[in-house]
Amino acid sequence: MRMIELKDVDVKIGDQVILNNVSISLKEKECVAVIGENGTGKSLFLKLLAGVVSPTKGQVRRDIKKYGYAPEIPPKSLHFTAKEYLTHMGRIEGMNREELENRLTLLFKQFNFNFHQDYIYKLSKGNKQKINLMQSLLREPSILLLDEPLSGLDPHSQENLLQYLKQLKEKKTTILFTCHEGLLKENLADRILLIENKEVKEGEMKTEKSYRTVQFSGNLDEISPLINKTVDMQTLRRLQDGGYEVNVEATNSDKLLLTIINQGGKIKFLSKKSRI
Ligand SMILES: Nc1ncnc2c1ncn2[C@@H]1O[C@H](COP(=O)(O)OP(=O)(O)OP(=O)(O)O)[C@@H](O)[C@H]1O
Repeated sequence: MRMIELKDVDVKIGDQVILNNVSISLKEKECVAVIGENGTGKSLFLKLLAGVVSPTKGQVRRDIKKYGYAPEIPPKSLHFTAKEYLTHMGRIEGMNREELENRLTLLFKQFNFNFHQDYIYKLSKGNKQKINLMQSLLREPSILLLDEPLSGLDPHSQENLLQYLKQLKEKKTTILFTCHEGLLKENLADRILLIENKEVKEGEMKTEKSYRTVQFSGNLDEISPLINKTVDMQTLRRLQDGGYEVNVEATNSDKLLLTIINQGGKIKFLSKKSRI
């Protein structure tokens, strides 16, 4: 199901066109990394999807009940405590007191956040970012728009967020994020949108291949015709003990092992996955 559809959309700031003729759609359950150099319009694109800015041309069609949006710059100098702020945001979203209490207890635990009675302006950058993220998750959104969500978070909190987003992805939340670090792009995204020259284009998913080394013994004449479909035979080398060693793409290693065993060979060594 399509959740958001943009058709021939332009966004201008003043008289400057920042995004030009954008036509894309986002489907349910997609996890999308928005990439591009500084100043290309990633934040603006997220604001457009969140409805925070309007297109100057074209159409935006939305079929979403619950949005979550965490902007790039978290709340800065608010004279609210973290809990007051989040309660206020939840009320604006139409949540009742009990719902909010339960949700906040869960989110504070999830984000390992112990500063709910502290004034936001006194908090560190990372803790402000946690408030920003919790705000976007208040209503269990069906689409989550996160602008640089790792910014300010320590490595442990970054990993914690990654694992939480993976859980949300499994629960079918559509997630769209910008992120200069590779952590989320490499571990979460199944689609990439590249912003370049004012256009939003489909980007390439880089899937780095991983390999395993297999050492085996057996009759090579019988085994090799069968294994050369799964491995690059040029990597095959003879070992001093009379056995053989070959490198295989990790996704094909089970097939190779089975072939060797079925042909009466013996597996002597199997390496862990590595990128060679
Ligand atoms: N309020 C504003 N007034 C004027 N220009 C703006 C404003 N907000 C954004 N822009 C311009 O719009 C362009 C896109 O900005 P945006 O923040 O979306 O880029 P970005 O790709 O998110 O950059 P970064 O990777 O540095 O966060 C930039 O050239 C920026 O200067």
